[in-house]
Amino acid sequence: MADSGAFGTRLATAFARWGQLCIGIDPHAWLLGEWGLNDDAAGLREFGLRVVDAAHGRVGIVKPQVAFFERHGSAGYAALESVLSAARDAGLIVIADGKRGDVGTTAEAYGQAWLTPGSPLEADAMTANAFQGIGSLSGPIALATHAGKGLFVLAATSNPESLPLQTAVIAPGVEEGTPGRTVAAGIVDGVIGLNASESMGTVGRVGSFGVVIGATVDPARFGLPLQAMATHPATPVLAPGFGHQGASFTDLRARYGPCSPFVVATTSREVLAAGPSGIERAIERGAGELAECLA
Ligand SMILES: O=c1ccn([C@@H]2O[C@H](COP(=O)(O)O)[C@@H](O)[C@H]2O)c(=O)[nH]1
Repeated sequence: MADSGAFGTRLATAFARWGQLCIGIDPHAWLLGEWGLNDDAAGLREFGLRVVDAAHGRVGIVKPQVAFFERHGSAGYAALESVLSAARDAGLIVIADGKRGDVGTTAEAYGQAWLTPGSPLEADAMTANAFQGIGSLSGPIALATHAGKGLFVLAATSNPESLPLQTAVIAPGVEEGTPGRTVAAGIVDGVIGLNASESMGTVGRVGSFGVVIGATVDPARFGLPLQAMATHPATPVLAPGFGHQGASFTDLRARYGPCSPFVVATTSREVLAAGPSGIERAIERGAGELAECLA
């Protein structure tokens, strides 16, 4: 294992040291403009490195959004590589948000790209899409287990369009013994199972496999098993939607209930809009407000 320990263990350590705030690195074109940077690869790199600098010593986790770098092709990817490596060198936990998924062998290649130690795009965890079935992610899951990395699988996403598809009920008879589960709950149950089997080899309070549950959604509406998720080893939750999408830290406990201590509360535009001169203060303010809400 290249990093020290399983991803879930490192996540728990980051929570204890820095709290649960995660800063999204989302270089929207308009934000680059507001930061006085060009919308090109050099601008992306500069923006990303400045956010990493501001996050360092204030939070423990960052989440670069791959799409904004991808807009600039290979030069954008080179910028992303610099940002990923600077963040990891700074000791930050890096969650690459690319929402990858495909048939098994291709999904495995995604895992090789983002989770292999020494890969140019190495992160600590990646986001993954289980639309092709959670079993299609077995390649990245195996790689993550081997390398001490993590995976966050989309379950109940923060966008309003998610509701009809993710709350759809899996037809009885399709899954033996589990009638009536929503798609979101089926994914969450699958990820709980991964953590249960990982825990046979590791001792940790937090599992290395997590789910994405947006801070804007009502977990009850999606039929999510929050209590089971909070059971040892807990299934961590990547929770986007705070700030610009309307969710507030003050609602976190009510929303996530027993899973609240295992939530990675992520925010991008709300903090990034403070600009290069205000971002450090904005991160400190966000981290402080979140800590108060979780105290
Ligand atoms: O359900 C999801 C999954 C991922 N995201 C990503 O998180 C950030 C949110 O940015 P904000 O500026 O804080 O709204 C962005 O990268 C999304 O792609 C999400 O919003 N919802």
